[in-house]
Amino acid sequence: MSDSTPLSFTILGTGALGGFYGSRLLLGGATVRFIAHSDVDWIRAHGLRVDSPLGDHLFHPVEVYASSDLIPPSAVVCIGLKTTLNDRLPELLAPLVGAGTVILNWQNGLTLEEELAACFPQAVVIAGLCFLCSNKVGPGHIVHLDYGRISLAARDEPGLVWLPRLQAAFGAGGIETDVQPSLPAARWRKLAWNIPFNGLSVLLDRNTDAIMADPEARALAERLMHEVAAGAAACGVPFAPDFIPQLLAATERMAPYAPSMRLDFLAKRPLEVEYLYRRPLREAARHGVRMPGVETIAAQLSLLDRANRGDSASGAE
Ligand SMILES: NC(=O)C1=CN([C@@H]2O[C@H](COP(=O)(O)OP(=O)(O)OC[C@H]3O[C@@H](n4cnc5c(N)ncnc54)[C@H](OP(=O)(O)O)[C@@H]3O)[C@@H](O)[C@H]2O)C=CC1
Ligand SMILES: CC(C)(CO)C(=O)C(=O)O
Repeated sequence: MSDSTPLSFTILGTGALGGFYGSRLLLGGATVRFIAHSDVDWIRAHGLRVDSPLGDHLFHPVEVYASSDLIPPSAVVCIGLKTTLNDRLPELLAPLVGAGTVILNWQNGLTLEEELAACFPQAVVIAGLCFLCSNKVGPGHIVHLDYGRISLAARDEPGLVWLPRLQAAFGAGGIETDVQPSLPAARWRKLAWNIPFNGLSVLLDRNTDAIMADPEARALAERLMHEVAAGAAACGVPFAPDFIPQLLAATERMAPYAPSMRLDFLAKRPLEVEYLYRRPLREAARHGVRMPGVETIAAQLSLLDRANRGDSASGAE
């Protein structure tokens, strides 16, 4: 395939993130094949609706599938599933991934790309860290609220070669991208936001603006950020000295936002505790550093998650 041929994408998980970026890739002229779950028939019948400050669009018809089988091969397979489903990724991705297929992982968390590369050594695994505020509000209906930049980070040389083409495809759809030289550094920096704000939005039952407005809650978020900084430093990717003040200032400027973990909790869906908390805790511990506050909120989130989904062993009435 020549470098100027439009890329083809399969999007596994047509939710807040997958539906939004898929819609932008379509607008940019790429071929996009969506894999959806409970709303696959709805999307076939009524289309995919994406409301955004960039413009509201209804895509109908769209190429949408109920499973990974029988989909024509795409050059790039994007993962837009929650990490709570990652034990199913080997099975879900296997029909989509051949020699040289690019797997672009959009999920939040740590160790994702290493696990994908171990499972699919024939593929080119690239991280796409999404700075996005988007929600799925109903079947086939995505509401994009703010932001959207994707930070691309390759694991290896073959990944680096793909970055310009990915940047061109997203750029054609109006999505800003940048290239991060270190995948672990980029992942830890993103966690410095997700660990405090995803967890506290559930534990304190409030959105980001309300966390920032309360001095005690804000101080707690900042303390957690410093623990994440210690974890990152132990793993060999220290933050710049002004990173945490800048992150706090950016959060202050952000529109009021319910992080996806809060939406999952309110909808009684499983929480992404494993990849957002347990994997970073494990990686930091491997390098001799504990993050005690992060450990505590991870344990609280696990308990709340189990109780929320009706596990009687959690002790909740
Ligand atoms: N939303 C955001 O703004 C951001 C999200 N992220 C990260 O992106 C990832 C995805 O989050 P988000 O898009 O918010 O989550 P959503 O829950 O909105 O989307 C996940 C989608 O996957 C679908 N799905 C579930 N099971 C399957 C399956 N077996 N096959 C195909 N599709 C399936 C779900 O369908 P159904 O609803 O029918 O189950 C849903 O549409 C997470 O790791 C999150 O942390 C990162 C940055 C920003
Ligand atoms: C809210 C935001 C923009 C913070 O980085 C985000 O990307 C997320 O929810 O993961």
